[in-house]
Amino acid sequence: MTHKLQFPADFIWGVATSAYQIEGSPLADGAAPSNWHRFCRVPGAVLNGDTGDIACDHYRRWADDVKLMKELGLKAYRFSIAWSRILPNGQGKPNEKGLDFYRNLVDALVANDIEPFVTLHHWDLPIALDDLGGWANRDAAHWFADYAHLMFRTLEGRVQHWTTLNEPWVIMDAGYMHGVHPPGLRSLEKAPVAAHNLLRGHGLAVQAFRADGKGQIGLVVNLEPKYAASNGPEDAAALARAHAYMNRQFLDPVFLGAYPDELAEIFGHDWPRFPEDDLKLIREPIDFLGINYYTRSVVRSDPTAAPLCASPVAQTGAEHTEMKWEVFPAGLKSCLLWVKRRYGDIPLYITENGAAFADPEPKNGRLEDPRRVDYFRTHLRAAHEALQQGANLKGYFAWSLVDNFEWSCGFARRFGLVHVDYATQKRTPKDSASFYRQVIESNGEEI
Ligand SMILES: OC[C@@H]1[C@@H](O)[C@H](O)[C@@H](O)c2nc(CNc3ccccc3)cn21
Repeated sequence: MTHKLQFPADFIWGVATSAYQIEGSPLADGAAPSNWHRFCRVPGAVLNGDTGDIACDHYRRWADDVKLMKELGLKAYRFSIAWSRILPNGQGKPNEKGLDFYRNLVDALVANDIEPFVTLHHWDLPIALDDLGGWANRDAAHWFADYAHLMFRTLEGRVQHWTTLNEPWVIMDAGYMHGVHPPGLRSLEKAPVAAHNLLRGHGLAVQAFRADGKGQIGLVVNLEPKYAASNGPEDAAALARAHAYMNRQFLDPVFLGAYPDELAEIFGHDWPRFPEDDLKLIREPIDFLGINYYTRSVVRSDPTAAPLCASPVAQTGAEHTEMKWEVFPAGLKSCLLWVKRRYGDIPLYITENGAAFADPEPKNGRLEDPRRVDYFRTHLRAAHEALQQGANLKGYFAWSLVDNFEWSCGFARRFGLVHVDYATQKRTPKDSASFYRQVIESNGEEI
């Protein structure tokens, strides 16, 4: 049964991808290796030893992929720029062929009335910078701001929506706390320093944009609402720590100018003292916030799970995706309304929302993915409820345009609206792509 939902007339409907996950050709035309190019080659780092060497071959097939986006009726396309194509050494002399790739992509999008939403950094750091300590090096903030400034000038007037970082929490948690992303560290000392430098880089890039950019700039964070496993005080305290660590760690400094108190408790003597001027820089005002939402988590107190001392409680009776993430649309609505209550009426975009399911192979040019259709339907309804309750929601980007390289899961998890046969690179729109096209054509009425 469809509902007649009214979204704002200027609501932006798009899809999202990221450079390392779809482009392939990581060393083409003067590009240098990224941290992910190297990390994929660490035995055991990525399922089945998959790499982004080919991925969806988008670096070569970009024109056809823009045609595909047009056929899907997309109004916007969120993608990221591979820093190591632009500045092979991370800083210094730009690589003109790298710049040309993104100039051509953006021009094709604009020519097809598809609004480009550009993410400057979606985890793929040039290895030259990784070798200098990556985000744990205080200079990383300046390397990033210089790269951002170069992109603002290069794409000036063609791109109106920029975001600095994709999910700094994942860079910090996966790369510096748990070692499952590059640089593969497990360091209570370096993790908060990396997080802080990511935020400093964000702030410096926003300052550079204010001086020399046109359009709007924001930040993209992943939010995962936390629910206590019981009404007991220990689980309430665990919830507060988990919520502060994942959801407030980056938004509190950006919007409130201070880190959550819980972080000093979590990191203990490893929690650094940050210069006040840093917090002032981080608080440089932004024009919008991107929220990536996939699931929620239910947490309990767990003294054995240092330093957070909070552990997830499996929701065995609920539906889950192939990522083992609970399908929980109500969490999207609560995220949107929580941001408004805590941080004010900042314009919001859902910059990622989607699901990996065990899709069948395409048959006669079709691929039935009813669970993904239902995931989008229930989450779009939740987004609409948040709108009705006052969320300042401006747009929605489905993750993802195409099946792609799912980081440490390699190609074993498929999130695409469009199926990719990696042996032939044939693209096949799934039923969810047809569903989404109808959503866009009706501006949300057909959900
Ligand atoms: O996992 C699906 C996508 C991924 O392909 C995107 O590159 C990335 O932006 C992304 N972020 C999340 C949600 N955040 C997250 C939370 C815990 C671990 C890893 C990601 C999901 N996804």
